[in-house]
Amino acid sequence: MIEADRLSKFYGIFAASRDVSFQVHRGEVVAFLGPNGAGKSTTMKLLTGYLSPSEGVAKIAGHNMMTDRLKGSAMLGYLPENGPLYPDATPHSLLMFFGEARGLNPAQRKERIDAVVDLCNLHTVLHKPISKLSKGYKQRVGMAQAILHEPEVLILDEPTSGLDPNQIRGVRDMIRRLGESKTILLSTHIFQEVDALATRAIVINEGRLIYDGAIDAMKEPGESLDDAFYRMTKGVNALTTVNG
Ligand SMILES: Nc1ncnc2c1ncn2[C@@H]1O[C@H](COP(=O)(O)OP(=O)(O)OP(=O)(O)O)[C@@H](O)[C@H]1O
Repeated sequence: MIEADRLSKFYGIFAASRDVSFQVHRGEVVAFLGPNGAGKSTTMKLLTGYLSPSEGVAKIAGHNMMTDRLKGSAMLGYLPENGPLYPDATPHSLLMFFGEARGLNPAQRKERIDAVVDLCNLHTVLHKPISKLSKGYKQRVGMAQAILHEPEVLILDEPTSGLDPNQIRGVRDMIRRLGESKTILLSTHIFQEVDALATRAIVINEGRLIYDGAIDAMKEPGESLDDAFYRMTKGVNALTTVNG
């Protein structure tokens, strides 16, 4: 359902993503891991067609996201890294806009907006500008927009980043429920979440894919997921102490 085929994105001579290939099959929930700046968001944007690759092909449900983006997008919900992209809109106007853009008729639009407002608990903020909402509510609006058209495939870029513990629990429960019927690729830095939601991990480091497999198989005997990640990414971006 999600296919990265030798994807690369160059900014000048810098490669944010290099030769990344993987597939996520129907019904899988896969964690996308990597240190800050590893290329997770870039790869996700390439997969959604939001960025064009320098090399390679991204496909959603078999549709090339450069040449057949409309068909692929109809099957896809995307939560961008920093929540919804239209800060001046209200959640209600944003959902109306996306409902229309997704081709829902007025009756379907009302039914789906009511459903996602319930699911994401947006009743109290529906008519406030998104720019004025707390980070947690912004993320929930982003989730509502991503699932509005009941897509088969979800790409969620750090869906719980910046949320308080109760909000994290809420979003995690939502992802778990969605994962029962959808195909999901989600990036996160929270390992507890990886264990709770996914069975497979894809790890990227300095733009390159370095692991694709079962989460348990990442760990050597006696290692935690934390330890395994540190070993695999060589502690890239780890803070050094004053004494070295
Ligand atoms: N438009 C751009 N121009 C130049 N470099 C860019 C651009 N966008 C991203 N990069 C660089 O590409 C690299 C990968 O960035 P990306 O946002 O994909 O990382 P990430 O894995 O999502 O990081 P994080 O965990 O911090 O969100 C970074 O070094 C970033 O500075």
